[in-house]
Amino acid sequence: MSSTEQANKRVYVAGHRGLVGSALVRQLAAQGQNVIARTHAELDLTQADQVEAFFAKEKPTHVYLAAAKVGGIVANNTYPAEFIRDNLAIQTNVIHSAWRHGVERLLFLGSSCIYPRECPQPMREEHLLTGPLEPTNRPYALAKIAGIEMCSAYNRQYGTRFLAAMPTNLYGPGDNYNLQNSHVLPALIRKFHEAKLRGDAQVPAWGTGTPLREFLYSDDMADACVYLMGLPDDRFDSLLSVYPPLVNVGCGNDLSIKDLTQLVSEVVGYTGEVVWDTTKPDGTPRKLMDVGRLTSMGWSPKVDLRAGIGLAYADFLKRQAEGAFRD
Ligand SMILES: NC(=O)C1=CN([C@@H]2O[C@H](COP(=O)(O)OP(=O)(O)OC[C@H]3O[C@@H](n4cnc5c(N)ncnc54)[C@H](OP(=O)(O)O)[C@@H]3O)[C@@H](O)[C@H]2O)C=CC1
Ligand SMILES: C[C@H]1O[C@H](OP(=O)(O)OP(=O)(O)OC[C@H]2O[C@@H](n3cnc4c(=O)[nH]c(N)nc43)[C@H](O)[C@@H]2O)[C@@H](O)[C@@H](O)C1=O
Repeated sequence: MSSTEQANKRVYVAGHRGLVGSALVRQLAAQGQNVIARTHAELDLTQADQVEAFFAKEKPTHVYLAAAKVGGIVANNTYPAEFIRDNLAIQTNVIHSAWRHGVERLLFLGSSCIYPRECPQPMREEHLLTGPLEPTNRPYALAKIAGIEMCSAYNRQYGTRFLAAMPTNLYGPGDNYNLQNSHVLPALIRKFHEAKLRGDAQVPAWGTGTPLREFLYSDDMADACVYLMGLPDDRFDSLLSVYPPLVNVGCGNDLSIKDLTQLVSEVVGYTGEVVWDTTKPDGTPRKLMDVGRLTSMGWSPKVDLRAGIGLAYADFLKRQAEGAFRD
């Protein structure tokens, strides 16, 4: 891209302080790209009038929609109304204002939980809307499905270029380590670390440990997003020309939660036993993504799981030393 094209680009990262948003900012900054950003306190994306005023003022040309109400299995199951309400509102407001203000390209982030609970594995983009969803995160998943449909509908009616990317389970620097609301990987890092310090013989983990999950490091996720948004017009448009206009983003392999506990305990250096709290839900038995649509275009992840957990643990230790995680 020429320096003039780069200078004319006005890139808005919605959710820039989150796990993916912060990785996007790192990635875009490394490319010399200026990023437009607002904190949640400065701009509440559930409020249509605020979003409209922001787009009118800043006139972004490219939008990464990484703001959402996000949480692990128990958070999704405990606050289903918030998960559907906030996500529908955020994505509706941002997508609509992006169209009204002539945004050239938008990337909407969904989730692998959009696919049916009993989906054939690995899950392909075409499997969308082919069966019932997992109940623990159905409200969140339905909001995400509505977001994909909204991108598709605006593309068809208004000729916009709005693409959806479906991340697998993510982890990395800046993750949420709150034990009630977080996803499994940050929860295990914190649990094993604190158990090691206390000398606990046992650590509780949720469910049976049998579900399988696929994990991707947040910087790889950001890399894939920037790769997709930077595709030449013909290749970007070829992704929009099929229904659904979405791309799975993952690493292409998974492991059981039980094996994940083994891996995280090794990285953290905890040698005690894991006990399974089967009063907590297992969720989807398996959700491995078919990432062929993306990898066939030339993209692949760089950080393997053991190395990524090491990087995430180093970030956890740094943030803890700075006084985070007092909850
Ligand atoms: N983490 C994961 O494992 C996965 C994430 N995804 C998707 O990827 C995207 C990014 O997720 P992730 O980075 O993990 O999420 P985070 O929770 O880390 O970040 C979300 C960001 O959105 C902001 N936000 C939430 N509500 C509002 C609002 N009403 N107005 C303005 N900003 C708001 C948050 O700000 P604040 O904290 O101040 O509220 C936060 O900065 C989301 O769409 C998510 O659904 C998909 C699959 C897996
Ligand atoms: C990304 C995805 O994340 C959510 O789905 P999920 O993959 O089921 O989420 P999770 O990371 O919280 O759990 C994965 C597995 O791990 C087990 N598990 C063990 N011990 C802990 C534990 O200590 N904490 C958590 N959270 N889980 C644990 C847990 O019981 C489950 O079997 C969606 O709601 C939705 O938000 C979404 O899209």
